[in-house]
Amino acid sequence: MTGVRIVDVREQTVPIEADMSNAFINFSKMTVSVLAIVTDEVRDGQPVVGYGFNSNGRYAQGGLLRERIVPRVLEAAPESLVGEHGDLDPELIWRAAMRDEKPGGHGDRAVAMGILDMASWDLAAKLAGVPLYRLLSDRARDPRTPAEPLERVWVYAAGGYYYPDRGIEALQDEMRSYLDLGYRTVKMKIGGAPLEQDVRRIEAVLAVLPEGCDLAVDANGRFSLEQALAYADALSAYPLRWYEEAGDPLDFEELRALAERYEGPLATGENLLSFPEARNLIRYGGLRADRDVLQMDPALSYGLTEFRRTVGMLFDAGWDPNRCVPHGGHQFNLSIAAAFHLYGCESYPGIFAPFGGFADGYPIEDGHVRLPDAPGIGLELKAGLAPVLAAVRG
Ligand SMILES: O=C([O-])CC(=O)C(=O)O
Ligand SMILES: [Mg+2]
Repeated sequence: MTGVRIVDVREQTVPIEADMSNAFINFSKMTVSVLAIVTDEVRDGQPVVGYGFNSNGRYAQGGLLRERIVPRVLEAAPESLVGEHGDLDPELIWRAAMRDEKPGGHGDRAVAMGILDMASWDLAAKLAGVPLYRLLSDRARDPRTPAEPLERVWVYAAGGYYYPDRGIEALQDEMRSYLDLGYRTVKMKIGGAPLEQDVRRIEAVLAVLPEGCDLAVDANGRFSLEQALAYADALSAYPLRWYEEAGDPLDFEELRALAERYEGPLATGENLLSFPEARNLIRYGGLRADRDVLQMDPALSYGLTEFRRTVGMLFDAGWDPNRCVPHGGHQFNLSIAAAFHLYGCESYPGIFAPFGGFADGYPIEDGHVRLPDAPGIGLELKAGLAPVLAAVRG
């Protein structure tokens, strides 16, 4: 049995603000929690540390982490966190952190747990000396998933936000810049402007996309059923990759009615923060296993430890996890996509820095990205992120 122990868990709130809006929120005051699990294991003269953070869109979770989640981990008997592989086990850390928490009421707690869980898996992979996608393939994969991780993962460029002083030409330039980076699918926001204006924005973007490239649109849960259907009718005229989050994320009746009317692919799930919510989506949302896209984001919804259960549920329900393209745009979800053979992973080129994006030196090629073979998630391979992590570690 290893003698590795957790000696400290530190966290900090870091801004990722930008004066841009989707149909629902403005990001001027957006924050992220960054967390470091520090161990007494020393390699190359440095303690082994696992890092985690939440995806954009939900705020930093310092209060929950400091008051409930981190103290439970630090109070747990060290041997109670050591699993069958003889190392600190993310599943056991997760259970210690969730002690005395009732079911339901997911919300921000799911985000706080996602942060801790990302750090636990980064740590576990570093202690095992392998990249996270390899550790997940070996230890966390559903038996129905192929044994070898994907060598490259499909990624798409999410942007097209509403900015105070940007018009349609700037939107076109933004989308062209994503194509220049190697992306083949781009995404833009809708629902923050009247329908006719959004239709003009969509047509402008389609006009700059060459053959073989496509466009998804995202309403961020803004629409009533009536609005969702009006957009559905207008969007049907275009060959869109998908129509995302038309209505409230938990309004499965609205989603079901939309799926009956709109034939193209629908996408949703980024604001489902737990396994039971994802299961309700599959049970009641009327989604179609042959075309719709599931975007549950492990980093916002109790981590990979919970997402594994969601993947098992999808298989049981007759869905292929290949329908999943997690929200979030970072290396944690990219590793999960590679190990679990998900269809792909979101990406936010140039925004939500330095958390968004993949390892430096791994360009997007024909809409796909390869993963580094450094131990852990590979977060230290981003020059912009490394100093932020070091500051949290102290
Ligand atoms: O604008 C946001 O909150 C992010 C989002 O919906 C996405 O990436 O799909
Ligand atoms: Mg979205």
